Amino acid sequence: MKAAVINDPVDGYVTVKDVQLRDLKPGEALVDMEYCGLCHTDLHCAAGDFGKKPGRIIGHEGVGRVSKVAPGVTSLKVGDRVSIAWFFKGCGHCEYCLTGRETLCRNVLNAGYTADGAMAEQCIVPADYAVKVPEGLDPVEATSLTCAGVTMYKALKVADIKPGQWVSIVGAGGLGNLGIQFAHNVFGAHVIAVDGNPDKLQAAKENGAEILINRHDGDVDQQIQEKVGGVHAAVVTAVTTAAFDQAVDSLRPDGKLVAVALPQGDMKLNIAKTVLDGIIVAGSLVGTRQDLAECFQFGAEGKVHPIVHTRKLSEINDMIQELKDNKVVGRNVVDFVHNDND
Ligand SMILES: NC(=O)c1ccc[n+]([C@@H]2O[C@H](COP(=O)([O-])OP(=O)(O)OC[C@H]3O[C@@H](n4cnc5c(N)ncnc54)[C@H](O)[C@@H]3O)[C@@H](O)[C@H]2O)c1
Ligand SMILES: [Zn+2]
Ligand SMILES: [Zn+2]
Repeated sequence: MKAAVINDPVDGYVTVKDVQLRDLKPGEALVDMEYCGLCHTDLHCAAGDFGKKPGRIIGHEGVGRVSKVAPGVTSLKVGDRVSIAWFFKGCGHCEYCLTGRETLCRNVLNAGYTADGAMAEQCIVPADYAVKVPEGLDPVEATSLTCAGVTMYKALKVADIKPGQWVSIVGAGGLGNLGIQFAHNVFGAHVIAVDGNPDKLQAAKENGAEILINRHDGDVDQQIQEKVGGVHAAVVTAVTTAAFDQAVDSLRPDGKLVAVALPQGDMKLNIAKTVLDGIIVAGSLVGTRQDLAECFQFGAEGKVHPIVHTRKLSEINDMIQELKDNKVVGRNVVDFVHNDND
């Protein structure tokens, strides 16, 4: 089968090559991929930002149908449509796995990083961890919900955002556009979108953002303080430390900063402001299987609609470059159904 594997030596890009799949082990299922989105985290993996993994198959926004299950598997059957997410497998018995925080498991496997991922014609998955995709949900849209969507849905839960409150979504890219939709359509919040690309801000407006701020037009935090008196929560998806520093200053007292993006480096945090204004800073990592199931349900109900563009596997390095250059409005998704992936 064809797969996109991280280059050796690691250089930020991938090679599409033939990969031989091993046999299924107990508890596993084989998925024939239909679609897989390219997330910015795949770029971090291909660049070795979290550790170098040459030869690893990237991809964790995969959707496909089960074509085979190992004997004894009861959670999936042949024909089921399932997702392959960043949270690929937990140990199932640690403190985090047992208390609804399974993405923090210390023995976690992550698709496209510590396990072979979904940017391939086929993928072997741990059956109990591959969340089913409802049949009423468009499979192309389901890819974006598998990482971008569930990550923002969970981040807004962590932000504890209430109806009528103001939330800023800093970075209106693949994650951001879905964050805006979830904040507005599901959480009932007022949304400020911050980005530097006018096309992304236009899409943010169509997705429900009431205030648009182009980061090139002056001081972002000052504008937010002037317009709404600071936000109740800022969810940062922009892959730059500067965006985090600004987001802290855009909060109102008792505001929360939810860190989602993974730029290399540190965030500036004024200790006196943090104390005097009761600021809360939290990191948020994708979502649990239950979060993803909830997220798919909102998609199936039409409450959120990812912006998706289908592409060929052979264009994967162009897709990486476009994402690096902040040119992608929404998500690029590889179509394994209709394209000849040579
Ligand atoms: N925490 C998690 O669970 C999780 C899950 C998925 C992705 N991520 C990370 O989130 C980040 C974003 O992923 P994505 O797929 O949405 O990427 P993306 O490239 O589609 O979106 C990032 C957006 O930020 C914008 N941007 C850049 N600099 C900015 C600035 N200073 N202020 C405002 N906007 C700015 C870009 O124009 C772009 O639209 C990546 O670091 C990715 O690895 C984290
Ligand atoms: Zn992702
Ligand atoms: Zn565990």
